[in-house]
Amino acid sequence: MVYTRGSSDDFDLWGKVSEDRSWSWKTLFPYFLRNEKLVPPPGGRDASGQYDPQFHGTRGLTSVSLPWGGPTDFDRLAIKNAEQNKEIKFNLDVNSGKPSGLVWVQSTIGNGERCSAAVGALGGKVKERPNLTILLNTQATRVLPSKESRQLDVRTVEIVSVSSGKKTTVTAKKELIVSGGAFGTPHLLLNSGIGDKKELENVRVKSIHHLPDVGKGLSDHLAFLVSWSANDVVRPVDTVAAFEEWQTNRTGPLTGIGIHQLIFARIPPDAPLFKEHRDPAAGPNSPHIEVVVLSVGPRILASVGLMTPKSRGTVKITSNNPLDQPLIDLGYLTHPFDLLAFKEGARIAKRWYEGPAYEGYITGFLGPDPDTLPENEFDNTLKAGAGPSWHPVGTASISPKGAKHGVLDPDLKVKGVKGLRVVDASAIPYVPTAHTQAAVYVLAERASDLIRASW
Ligand SMILES: Cc1cc2nc3c(=O)[nH]c(=O)nc-3n(C[C@H](O)[C@H](O)[C@H](O)COP(=O)(O)OP(=O)(O)OC[C@H]3O[C@@H](n4cnc5c(N)ncnc54)[C@H](O)[C@@H]3O)c2cc1C
Repeated sequence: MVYTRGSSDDFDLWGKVSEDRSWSWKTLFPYFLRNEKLVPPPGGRDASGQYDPQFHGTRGLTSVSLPWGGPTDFDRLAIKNAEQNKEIKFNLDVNSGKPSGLVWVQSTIGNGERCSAAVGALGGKVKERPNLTILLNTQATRVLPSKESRQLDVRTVEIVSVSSGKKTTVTAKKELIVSGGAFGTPHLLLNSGIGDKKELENVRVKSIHHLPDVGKGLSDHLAFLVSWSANDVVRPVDTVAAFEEWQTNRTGPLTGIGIHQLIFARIPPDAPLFKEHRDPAAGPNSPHIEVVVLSVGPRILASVGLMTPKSRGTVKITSNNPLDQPLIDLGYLTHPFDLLAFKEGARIAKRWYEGPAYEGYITGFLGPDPDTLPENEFDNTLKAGAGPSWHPVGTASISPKGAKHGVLDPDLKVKGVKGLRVVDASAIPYVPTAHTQAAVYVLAERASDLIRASW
């Protein structure tokens, strides 16, 4: 998966939102290094000039590498275009805290295979640890308060075997750490009676702790495609040969996601939308827009993603059966800023491909074009074609210690509850201007130190 951390401002914002400056790019940077294991691209090609080693760790759990192939002719065109471009320059490393520019893609791939958390953190001998039990096909249905304690103390989890339906409880000596993700964590808390009291009563769940923001503030990235016709041919991958190559050497086109370069860009400060709307970017280092740089033969496809959405969604429950699915409203495009920003994103992509390096290569813009289509038509095309980037965060957000809003104190403990902590994307208050796995890894790395210190 694409490995991008986001901007230094994104992480400084966590500190501002939680009034705890120990959440900052400066404090978190060593944790990025601690988590990362930068490895050569599959096949071992020399990737120097495509990243900056000073921003990378080499001994962590998560393997990160540059693409197997490249630079291709198309990659070189982009580099040349950036040399002549005033708006978008070549940026040696997307993960320096200043991601804007044309960058080489880094991915969580090691030895030609995906390095997920299941591989990096739980692979090898970790699973053999005597103090680790992994229950498969098991759903945590509720967290339960202790009957003895006068203060709300939650250290017991109720779990159900998905196959047999057998229910049991497990009680932690120190604390429960919930990591169900931006959908699973609020789902579990709400099923347990931790959420908005009235909303819980409406679905006949007994409230044990009124915490109105559980499941609120969902923030995700959305993207849509713009395309160009190009003076090029399709170069189909021989998938049989590619599979054989991967099986034999763990190299070849199947080792990657097929994208070599990305653009991260800011909407110009004089764009008309900023007359109506406050700039949501966390600071000058945070790009508003991501553009995927991809040629598929006679077409150039640019997935244009809005990195700084203002729209918010929710995660709710509709019954008191914890095995029912949560009701997720992603809230996409509900804030008028987002549609306007997407138009600016399409314009950024248009300006990029109007650059001199693409002369003779690009033969036409296929749209959708915000400058020629009637406004409604552009909006409708975008709404029909846009898709999620799968980066949800914010449904159990951190906030200042003792604040009535938010769900977690800055130490990731559930507000007003003893024994219960959340470590996952739901804690992140605003979606970073990046793909989100690195932000989740860095949150988890720091959380491990917070937990160790408090135990
Ligand atoms: C299709 C897809 C593609 C993505 N691509 C990228 C990418 O290229 N780069 C990138 O940076 N990010 C990518 N992301 C985003 C990234 O995967 C997430 O940001 C990250 O995994 C979030 O981590 P998390 O720990 O918060 O949640 P998750 O990784 O979702 O982990 C939560 C886990 O808890 C389990 N769970 C939830 N509720 C319960 C329960 N009640 N009982 C038991 N288990 C439960 C879930 O099954 C899940 O395994 C992608 C996401 C998706 C879905």
